[in-house]
Amino acid sequence: MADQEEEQDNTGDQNHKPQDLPQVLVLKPPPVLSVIGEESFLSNKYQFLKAWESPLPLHQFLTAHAGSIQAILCSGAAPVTDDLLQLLPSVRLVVTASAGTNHIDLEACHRRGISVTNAGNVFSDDGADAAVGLLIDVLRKITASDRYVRQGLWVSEGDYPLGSKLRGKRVGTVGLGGIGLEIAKRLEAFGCNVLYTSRKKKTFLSYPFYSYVCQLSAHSDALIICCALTDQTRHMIDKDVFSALGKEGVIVNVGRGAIVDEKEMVRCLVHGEIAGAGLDVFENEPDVPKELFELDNVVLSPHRAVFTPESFMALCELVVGNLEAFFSNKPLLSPVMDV
Ligand SMILES: O=CC(=O)O
Repeated sequence: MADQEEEQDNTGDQNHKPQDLPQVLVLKPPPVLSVIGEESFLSNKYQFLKAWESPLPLHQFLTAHAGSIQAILCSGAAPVTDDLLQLLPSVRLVVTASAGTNHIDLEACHRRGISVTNAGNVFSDDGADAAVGLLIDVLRKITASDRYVRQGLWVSEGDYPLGSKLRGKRVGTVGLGGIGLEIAKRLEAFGCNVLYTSRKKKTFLSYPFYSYVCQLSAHSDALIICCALTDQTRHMIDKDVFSALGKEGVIVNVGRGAIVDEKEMVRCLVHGEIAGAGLDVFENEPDVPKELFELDNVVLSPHRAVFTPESFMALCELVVGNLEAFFSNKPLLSPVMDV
């Protein structure tokens, strides 16, 4: 108990005793914390219980606060499982500081009457910029030719091989949510032909729609993965999709690593069965298949596509806005599930 008292003394504002404030569990610090800083991110209207700072083993920490935790603030760093929720019967809201929700057992939340919010559209611009940036980098060999110049090879080996033109490329987006729509806008401006697959055809859009990712792949010069990781999309980008994309095809992934059969992708890249890849996400982050390090037609980035100080500021406001809405019985700002 002494540990709990100490934690409570460090939180809350001057007007409320910390123990009177709604309790929000934070399992692990979300990436936004290291950029924005705890003081700005964690509003003093709530008592944030920072599990990682407690000397207690997690199970004991959760049991100690079981009856009072009403909301969980999480990110991909710590999964919200059915077992965890079982320990916390008062939880009615899970707020994730991420666009993806694959670390949350949504079915369990639904069954237990728990609402879920995510990053909504705050990451759409940056995610789209990064996706298009990766595509241009792979096609025009930007980072590969940067290495060439830095290593002095321009002098010793002569001119670097030419890249390929973006204008006129047929780019298939796998998913057309917030990030996908922004990618499509940017690609249109670059003179590309946008096509897509998603769970449903978007009747308000004129981009060609394909129900099956293999069909999309067969009609695309490049595929950009920007959908959610779910049981349906896990390893959806498989051998058949790569073979439909073909030797000249490029893949960009800003969604989740596990949407792609990574072993198969590496095999296709190593054997020249596809032309290149721009990858921000991997199946077992931060481990990246070593074979990719040797390939000049592959551009790697450490899961940073959607993160900028600006998107983190917007995220900060959204997280606090969702908590405020929830605790004052108003509609949630970015619901994934509102029960
Ligand atoms: O990958 C980042 C996110 O899901 O927010």
